[in-house]
This record gives sequence, C-alpha cells and structure tokens, in this order.
Amino acid sequence: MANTDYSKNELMNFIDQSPLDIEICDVTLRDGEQTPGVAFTRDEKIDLALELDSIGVEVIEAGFPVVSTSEKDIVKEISNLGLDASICCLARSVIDDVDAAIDCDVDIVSIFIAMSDLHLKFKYHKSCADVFSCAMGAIEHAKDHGLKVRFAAEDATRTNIETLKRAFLAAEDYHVDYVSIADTIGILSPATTHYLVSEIKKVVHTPICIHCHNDLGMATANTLVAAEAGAKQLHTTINGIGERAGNASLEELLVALRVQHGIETYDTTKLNSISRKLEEYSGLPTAVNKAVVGKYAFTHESGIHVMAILEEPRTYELFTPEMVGGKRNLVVGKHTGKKALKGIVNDLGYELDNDELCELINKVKNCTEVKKGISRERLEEMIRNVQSH
Ligand SMILES: CC(=O)SCCNC(=O)CCNC(=O)[C@H](O)C(C)(C)COP(=O)(O)OP(=O)(O)OC[C@H]1O[C@@H](n2cnc3c(N)ncnc32)[C@H](O)[C@@H]1OP(=O)(O)O
Ligand SMILES: O=C(O)CCC(=O)C(=O)O
Repeated sequence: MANTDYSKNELMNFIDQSPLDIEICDVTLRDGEQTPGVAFTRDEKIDLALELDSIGVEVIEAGFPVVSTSEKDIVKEISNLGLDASICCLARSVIDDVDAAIDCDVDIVSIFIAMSDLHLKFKYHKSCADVFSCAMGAIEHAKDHGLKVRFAAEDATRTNIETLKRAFLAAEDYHVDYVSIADTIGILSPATTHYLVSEIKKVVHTPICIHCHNDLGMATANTLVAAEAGAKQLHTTINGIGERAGNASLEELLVALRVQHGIETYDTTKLNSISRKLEEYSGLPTAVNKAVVGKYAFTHESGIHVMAILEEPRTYELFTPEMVGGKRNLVVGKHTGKKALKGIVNDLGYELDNDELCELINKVKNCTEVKKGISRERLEEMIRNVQSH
C-alpha cells in the first residue's frame, strides 16, 4: 500500500547506497544539559529517559557521574529502570571517572580524550602520547570491570587524521565496543563528514559513532551523511539543545531517516510531546520555524498553499502532522486567497456567498496591513459581521 504519511525522497533511488545499519544514542541528558543555564531535576531526567525509551532510541546517555553526587545518583537510577535502551554515561580518561561509571551500573561508558594540537597545548599541557596512555589505561580499567566502552575522540575533526586512526586502532586492541568521532566545535560539512567517516572505516572495524555540533547549522545533515558513510551510532539531542548552538536534533534526524531511507522503526508520533516537555524542563523555547516540532511546522497562510492543502495536504507538506504528533493550522492573514478563505470559513461551520466572501477578504487584507495575523475569534467576528450586512 502506498505510504500516505510522508513523501519518500525518490531521488534516493538514483543513489548507490546500501541500507543503513544504525542506532540512535540520545545525549540530551548529558550534552543537552551542558546548554548554559540548563539543569534537569531527577524527575525530569527520568521522564525524558522513559520518553526516549518509548520512542525506540537504542542508547541513552544519562549523564556524567563525576559532575555531582546527585548527577551520579540519577545516572544510577536510570540504569536500573529496566529500560529497553542501553544506558551510557560519560567519563574522562581518568580511573576515578570510570569507577563512578561502574558504580552507576551503566551498560556503556564513554571514555573521552582530545588529541588535537590545540587541546593538547592549551587544555592538557601534555603530549599526545601522555594523554593517549591515560585513555588506554581508563579503557583497560573499564573493560576489566565488564563495561562496554565507547572511546570518544573529542575534537576529532581538528585532529590529524593519521593520529586519529592510530588511536582508534590502539583502542580496538583493547576491544572497545565503539569509537566516536566528535565534531566538538562543529567544523564539519557534509562532504568532509563523508570523507572522514569513510577514511576511518577503511581501517577501523569497530562500530563508529558520530557526535555532531551545530555551530554551522549542519549537525543533523552531517549526522545523516555520517550514517550514509557507514557510521553506526548517531548522537542526537531533543530539540537539538547542547553546548553553544547545540547538537544534531533527534526529531529532525528521525524524520530524515524515514523520508530519505524509509527507516520506520522509531515512534515519531511522540516527537512533539517530548519536544514540548524538553521546552518546559529546559526553559528554552523552540524557534517557531524549527523543523518537525516548531509551532509553524504545519501552519499555512499563503492562499495558493492553503487552497491546495484543503484538497490534498501532501501538496505542501512533506509529512503529516500526525506522523510527528503535531497539528495542522490554517490561518488567515495578508497572504490569504479567496479559495483558501472559503475553505477555512466552511471548516468553521459558516457559509458565505461570493459577495460576502469578497467583502471578508477585503477586510482581512485591510486589517493585516496594520496588525499581523488574525485570531480565530476575530475571524469569526468578521464573518458574522459580513453576514449581517
Ligand atoms: C566536549 C565535552 O562535552 S566534554 C564534557 C564537558 N562537560 C563538563 O565539563 C561537565 C561539567 N564539568 C564539571 O562539573 C567539572 O569540570 C568536572 C567535575 C568534570 C571536573 O571538575 P574539577 O575537578 O573541578 O576540574 P576542572 O573542571 O577544574 O578541570 C578539569 C580537569 O579535567 C581534565 N580533563 C579534561 N578532560 C579530560 C579527559 N578527557 N581526560 C582526562 N582529563 C581530562 C583537565 O585537564 C583538568 O585537569 P587538571 O585539573 O589536572 O588541570
Ligand atoms: O563523542 C562523544 O561521544 C562525546 C564527545 C563530546 O561530547 C564532544 O566532543 O562534544
């Protein structure tokens, strides 16, 4: 049966692409919480973890246990909720951090280290060999305690590529379960993401993770391209929150995976409600034009669009509001046309003849010259007004 929830990008049929082998690791509770001013409560973190699990996210990064005692307690509590998702937490390349992860009963510990010249010189004041040996020590310790390990190269995208390959290969000798390419400062483009993941994949046989930041507004696109180049684990945050300009957004990525690759394993109908919760818990309003979950993602005013939508919404909507738990909203304003207005008026339960409709559209156009947008109540008042003439 033809799919009616969304238009699949048929151009993908012309691209030589094997089916994607991916999983999502949502990092809202860790990198998302690093957004300035954001600190989730225990209840909020648990609620978000439950929601992420119900969407079908495979891995939830629950926090960074050494940050505080309560952070550690919450990570441990989330680990023991019995979720389907695997629970992961962050650790520096420090034995105490790994011990904290072990105490939290997580499935996966993400042990990170930066090996770029800038970070070695200005952050650690150490040689690459020194920090690297700290990382391998921490990995060995975690593995000895039965944890799955992600070895994350922070600032990987400004690290010499040969150094990166050597580090990942050495980590592979310790049987790490994932290696992570972190685009910590968001420098990647789709082309360079594809190149970097492909280069790493030529030599490293451990599943690759991609962790993209949004400094150039390309985090979601880069994450998708990384998956197309063979990355397994894709990092996201709800509403794309995270350090500075944020991370790849969960809702954008899940819908892109569906439209571009037909991946329908995630329950996208929950995306709007999780997004609203995130707004409330973080105190960060989402831009009205944010893809998928923005207030205007399914709001239409232009006459030519609305007249077509009234007949078939797919004319101007890539996917249905229902697919992502949203709602369509047809509004009147400066750009309203007669056919659109007639449809909206009828939907409100009114019938106007042609003269009344012409009078109403003139009123709408005049009114929006001075005041942007017309509320539903105001519109109904205007309809009754033209009817009474
Ligand atoms: C790219 C990322 O997102 S990385 C994660 C960023 N997240 C955070 O920073 C979480 C919030 N941070 C915190 O609460 C604190 O910084 C803590 C608890 C992590 C550490 O606190 P403190 O003990 O007070 O250390 P402080 O923050 O002053 O310095 C960090 C230390 O960790 C070291 N460090 C940083 N990253 C790493 C690493 N990957 N591996 C080993 N050591 C590291 C630094 O070099 C510094 O060491 P130094 O004390 O010998 O100079
Ligand atoms: O790659 C990872 O798993 C995490 C690294 C990270 O948070 C970053 O560098 O921004």
